[in-house]
Parts: sequence; C-alpha cells; structure tokens
Amino acid sequence: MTQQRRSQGPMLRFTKMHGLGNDFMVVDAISQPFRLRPDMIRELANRNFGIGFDQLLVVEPPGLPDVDFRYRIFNADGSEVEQCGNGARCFARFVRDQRLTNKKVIRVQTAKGVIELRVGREGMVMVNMGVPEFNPPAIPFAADRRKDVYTVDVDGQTVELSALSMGNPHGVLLVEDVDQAPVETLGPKLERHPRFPSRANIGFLQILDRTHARLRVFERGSGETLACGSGACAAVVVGCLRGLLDSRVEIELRGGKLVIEWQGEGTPVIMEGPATSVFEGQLRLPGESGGRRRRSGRPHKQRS
Ligand SMILES: N[C@@H](CCC[C@H](N)C(=O)O)C(=O)O
Repeated sequence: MTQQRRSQGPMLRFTKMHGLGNDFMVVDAISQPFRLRPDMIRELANRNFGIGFDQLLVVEPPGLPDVDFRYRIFNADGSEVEQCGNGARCFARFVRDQRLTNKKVIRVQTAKGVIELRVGREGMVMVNMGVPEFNPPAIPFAADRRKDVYTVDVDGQTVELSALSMGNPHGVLLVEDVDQAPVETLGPKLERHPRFPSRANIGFLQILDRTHARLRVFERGSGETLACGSGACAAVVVGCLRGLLDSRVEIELRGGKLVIEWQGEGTPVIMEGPATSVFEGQLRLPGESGGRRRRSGRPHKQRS
C-alpha cells in the first residue's frame, strides 16, 4: 500500500473555503512541498472533474522582513494574479485555524505589495487593500491620460467604464439594475478587451443610495463569481469618485454583503466581511506513474 502510494505521488492537504461564495482551495506550502502546473490547477478547479474553485490560494513563507507570509493567488484558468480580496480574508482565517500564527493582525506579501489582515469576531476579517491606482499604464489600461470615465468600443458599440487597479486591474460600469446587466455577454469581451493588455475584472455596479450598492463581477480568469472583494473595493472607489457614494458603503454581491470604506484619493481601501471554511481534504498528486487524481474530504467544523 505504502509502495503503491509512493509511485502515485505524494498526498496534498488542502482546505476548501469561501468568502460570500467566492470559493477557494487553500494550500499550506510551508509545512508540505507544493508545486502545481497551470494545467493541473485548471483540472482541480473544474467543478465536475476536480475539486471546483474560483481561485487557488497558496500560503508560503515571506520573502520580506516584517511580513508574516507570502500570499500567492491562481485563477481557475491557471493564471497567477496579484490580488484577491475575498481570498485575503480566507487566508487570515486559514493561517490561524492551521496554527501557522496566532496573531490577530497579519501582514502578507502579495505580488503587488504588502496587505494587512485583521481578524475580528464571529469569523469577520478586515483587510487593508491598499491605495487604488488610476494611472493608466499602472492599471494597465490603454489611454493617453487619466479620466474618471472612459469610452471603450466593443463590437462597434460605445461602452462607458472607469478603470483602476486595486493591485489587480478592474473596469467598472454603472448599470440601472444588476439583475438585467449584460454580465455574461459584455463581461468576457471587456475582460479581454485590447485596452486592458493584462485582461481585467469587470464589475457591473448599481447604486441604490449613497451608502448602499449592488454589484456583479465577471472575473478575469474565473468568469462570473458570487462575490469579488477587490471588485467591490474598485466599485466603491468609482462610486465615490463619481460623487454617487459616501465613504462607507454596504455593497451587496450575489453571495452576500461586504462593507467597504474609502476616505478618498491617496488613502487605502478597507474591506470587511466573512471568511468560511467548508471542509478539509487531501488529494494524491500524479507521481512517476501518473494516473487519475484521487481525493477525499471530511466536513469542516465551523468555527467563528
Ligand atoms: N475573487 C477575487 C479576485 C481574484 C483575482 C481576479 N480574478 C484577477 O484576475 O485579478 C477577489 O475577491 O478580489
């Protein structure tokens, strides 16, 4: 049995988590070896043939002083990205549940800088998501100068959107009603629009009043998700810049609500919301003999 397992490759422990239905496979790459190729990530992300997730989150040792962990993020299509807000809350809960730290304020290194996570009561986590970036080349977005609203041509039709980076690129459109918004049709076209050379997450924002909004997001590399934390931050920033929202907003996504605060240009965006563990499992990675991946799981006791 031991011999057979060895030839089929090592077992990998993981936790399935979600932030408002934006779901993740989370892997501790500090206490076990971990390396997955993009094609393996795509296979695991598949909801029929794999575990199923929007993003894979990997916990690694930090590469910087005064930082607790390195946080790596992979979309369901296998692409590595810079930022994931809902994932950041799950990351904080994971490192505490797995006893990798007992800190309540956790500093993590991402591909776009350091973010700070604060663990609160009843499973809530507050994330300092950093200062939004509007300079077109830094987003990146093709434009000769910064504007609050750009017009973009999509198949001969003019679409108005705002573009910014929350560490990752976002386009935000204002809509009358998110339930009627063309998320499935316009989302993928804008995600891969030539004006977003690194692709982008596309948010459809409906303003309810100055402190309440609704949002759907077509995510780069994952499609429409039930919630997008960085997308919610980007949408509130756009609503504030356009004079439609106040500095503290409750934003309703398909999977639930987040509270986002932004005090204006040059200040960081603060996001607060839940992080939930669903189950822990292990899967056998392909070894020398290859073969189909096996997985097993046990329900995760919910802790707050
Ligand atoms: N779900 C996320 C964002 C994940 C990354 C995104 N799809 C990208 O490619 O930038 C969130 O909660 O922020």
